[in-house]
Amino acid sequence: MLEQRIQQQFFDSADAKYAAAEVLTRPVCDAAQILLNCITSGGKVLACGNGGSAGDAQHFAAELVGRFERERPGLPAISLATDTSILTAVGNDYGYQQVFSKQVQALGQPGDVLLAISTSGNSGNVIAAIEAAHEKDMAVIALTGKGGGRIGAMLSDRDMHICVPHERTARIQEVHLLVIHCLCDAIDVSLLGED
Ligand SMILES: O=C(CO)[C@@H](O)[C@H](O)[C@H](O)[C@H](O)COP(=O)(O)O
Ligand SMILES: [Zn+2]
Repeated sequence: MLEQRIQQQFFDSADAKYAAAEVLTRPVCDAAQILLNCITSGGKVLACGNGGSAGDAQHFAAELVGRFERERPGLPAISLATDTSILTAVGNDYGYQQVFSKQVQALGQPGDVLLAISTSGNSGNVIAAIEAAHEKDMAVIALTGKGGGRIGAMLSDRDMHICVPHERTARIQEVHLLVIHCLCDAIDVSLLGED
């Protein structure tokens, strides 16, 4: 019984990825181009999200600063979900809503990119970070699901929306991680050539 349930989750995850491949290939390709333009022009990537998406933001920054699958110089990316002193100080003094936007205001420069990750598209602190990025003249790449929520409605023409066509947080997160790896691979292929 439990084995069957577990096997079904593997199948559901694979199905979610097949469905996403149908609609997300083009937006992921466009998002990779935004990241490349940013990095090759001297910009940096700021990444944020809550819970599992905080882990994704950190995971993405580690693959850019360290490496993905091939050797290359480190690339500039910062997870805004990682510094517990900043998160607790800003959360305590200003409110949880501002834990990411304060960092975007402090670190963001025109030409930088914000990678905003929210499975519901409705997390208030991610929304505030996007508003701060727009004020800084930064493009936004939003990874969402469940129709995109409020984030989907607030993106501008220069932003990129990668909305996983699924309603379940876990499945959306699994596709988000695949998207992050696709972005890392596209950056490496563009900078280093085919392997
Ligand atoms: O990882 C999970 C659930 O799989 C949770 O930690 C989840 O990320 C948290 O509930 C988040 O607060 C959800 O936020 P969001 O994806 O809706 O922006
Ligand atoms: Zn999770």
